Amino acid sequence: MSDDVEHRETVALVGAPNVGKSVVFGALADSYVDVSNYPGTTVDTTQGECDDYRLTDTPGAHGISSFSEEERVTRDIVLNEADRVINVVDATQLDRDLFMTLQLLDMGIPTVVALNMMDEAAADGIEIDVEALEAELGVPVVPTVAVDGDGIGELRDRLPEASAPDETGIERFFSDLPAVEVGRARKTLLVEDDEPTARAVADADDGFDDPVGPDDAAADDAADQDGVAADGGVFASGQREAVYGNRRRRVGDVIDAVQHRGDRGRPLAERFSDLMIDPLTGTPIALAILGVIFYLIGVVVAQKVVDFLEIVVFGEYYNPAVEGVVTSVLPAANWVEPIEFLLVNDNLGLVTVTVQYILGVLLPLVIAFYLVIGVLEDSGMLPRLAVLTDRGLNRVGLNGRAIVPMIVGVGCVTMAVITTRMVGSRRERLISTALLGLAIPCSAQLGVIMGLLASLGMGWWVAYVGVLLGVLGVAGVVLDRTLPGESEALVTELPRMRIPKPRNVLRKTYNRTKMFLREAAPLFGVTAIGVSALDYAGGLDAIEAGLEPLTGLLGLPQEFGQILLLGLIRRDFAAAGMTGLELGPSQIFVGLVVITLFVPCILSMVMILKERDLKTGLVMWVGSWAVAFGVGAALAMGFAYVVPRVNAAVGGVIATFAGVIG
Ligand SMILES: Nc1nc2c(ncn2[C@@H]2O[C@H](COP(=O)(O)OP(=O)(O)OP(=O)(O)O)[C@@H](O)[C@H]2O)c(=O)[nH]1
Ligand SMILES: [Mg+2]
Repeated sequence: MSDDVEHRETVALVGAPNVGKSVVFGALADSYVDVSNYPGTTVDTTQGECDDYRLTDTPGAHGISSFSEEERVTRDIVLNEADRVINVVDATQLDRDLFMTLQLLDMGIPTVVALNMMDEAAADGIEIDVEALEAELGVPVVPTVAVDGDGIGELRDRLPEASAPDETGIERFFSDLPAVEVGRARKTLLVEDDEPTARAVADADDGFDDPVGPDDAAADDAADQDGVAADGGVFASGQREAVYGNRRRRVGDVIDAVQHRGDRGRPLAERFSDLMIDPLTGTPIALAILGVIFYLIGVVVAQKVVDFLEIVVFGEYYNPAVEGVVTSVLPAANWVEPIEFLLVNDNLGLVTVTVQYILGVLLPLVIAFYLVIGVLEDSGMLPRLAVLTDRGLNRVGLNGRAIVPMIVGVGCVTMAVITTRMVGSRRERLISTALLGLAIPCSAQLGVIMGLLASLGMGWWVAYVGVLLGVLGVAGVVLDRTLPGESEALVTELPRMRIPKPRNVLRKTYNRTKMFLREAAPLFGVTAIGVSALDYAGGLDAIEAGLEPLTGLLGLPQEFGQILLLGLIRRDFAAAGMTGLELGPSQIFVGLVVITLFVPCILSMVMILKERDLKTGLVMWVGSWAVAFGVGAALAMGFAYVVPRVNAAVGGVIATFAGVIG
């Protein structure tokens, strides 16, 4: 890095959650970070470059005081890293957002205000006199519609003008402060009773380097960890309420001076939002949405698109062509044989079947999911689905946000494990991961399963869904009772309903798909090589024989061992394998339940290990063997002993009845 770059000033984007900071960041720095229509999309900082500045995107925060983890991150950046800030403000929420603006100005942080969402303000009938606002605040204010790029040029041009007024009225509170050598930023936080700042002041005998500098960060951190001041006396001004009250009044005054609200009535989107979170109307809407998703992903993509790719593109063209090339390029020698087997065997050849599974099966499903999820995220429907399902899921130890991984899981458990990131606490992530791994079939598998059960009759399908829901419920309750802690209530600010921007949805999908391929493809390749090697050495047959006792327990033939083996790799392989076996209806039923409850596929396992930890992964893996065979054996016994007796009894009753009336 050149000196030039080293000494660049840092500009931090700060503001409330979901106001468009990341969109502004993307427009200014010309690099993409995740943008979604719910608060808390950004959980970490991202750096970029804009002209001569280093730009930092931060998680949303309602202020600079350290009330939550996100606010702590933002506070540290504002205090220790940023030379100036762009304060992104939602023009429709001035009463909420200007509080932080005034706080920044009280702290003396050089600021430019980006007055974002001007389009929505206009739609709501809100008029803002931007010049008057600029005069009131004493810093540049730039109206923007970040998603359309409006105002971004001006924002960039006015960055050098970032400033803070010399006096804001906070100064009169400073007179009560003890004699400490700190800058205005920390003085402001001190009179607001910001604990980490107070502790750091108490800790630092010789006060602070002034103004704010990187050294202070270390001092702050040390203080944060200690939790107690070295000399025991932490400064408390007791003036927080006074300072906040004062600031709130000023927010009110500013708004009175600059904003005019026309009367527009309730917008359509808001009325729809009300319908969605009311259980009575929301449930059918949610079911309809889930139905559409299921149709799009389970039927259109999983069956039509994937079938076409597998049967035509790979079956007729790609695989034969590649096999031809490999066999003609490799010399005919003994030592070549295993290599050729690894590359092109029908089971999991590295350059044939493996490529087919990644590009022909997984890729289309993954893209379809990301598109659907992107639309759900950007429209604001996701958090509403969450609120709606909050109650039911609370009973199994999850909050409503867990619905998202569950929905995603019916498509692909591997993907869903990633989305558990949004499920709140560690405990909830653990439970939802466990339930996903245990009893949520993925759509590729579900397609095959539905086909098999459909040939047996509707009753079997209902029974299958019933068994899975039963297992989910029992497992959820057991996990909820045994894991320490309690589920958090769902606290989420409902974002506004918005029409998703196709560009953002596509961009997000593209980024996520790229990440998926980068992570999954190499793993799949390695797995394929391992399995093929085992196959070549004859290990597959031996394993099948070893599994005999288990398959017997289920009342299934020895060939089911091979299905289990396939299931270790991917559950849909197992489902497909079932179609090749000669089985009776109850055997098919038991087999399908077992492979659904069986261990998560290898990719899911890798993801679980990556997202959780080794212990969780092992417990889940071993646990699913137990649950799958426990439930399977119980069902098999039921079919062998209970069903015939019930049938006989019912038959007897009917015969008696017939005899009586006859
Ligand atoms: N109509 C409209 N929507 C916008 C505008 N700017 C951003 N959005 C939308 O607002 C939502 C939130 O944008 P983000 O950039 O993710 O917001 P953020 O401030 O980074 O949010 P967090 O990271 O959660 O704090 C997205 O759905 C954007 O498409 C705007 O000017 N007009
Ligand atoms: Mg963001």
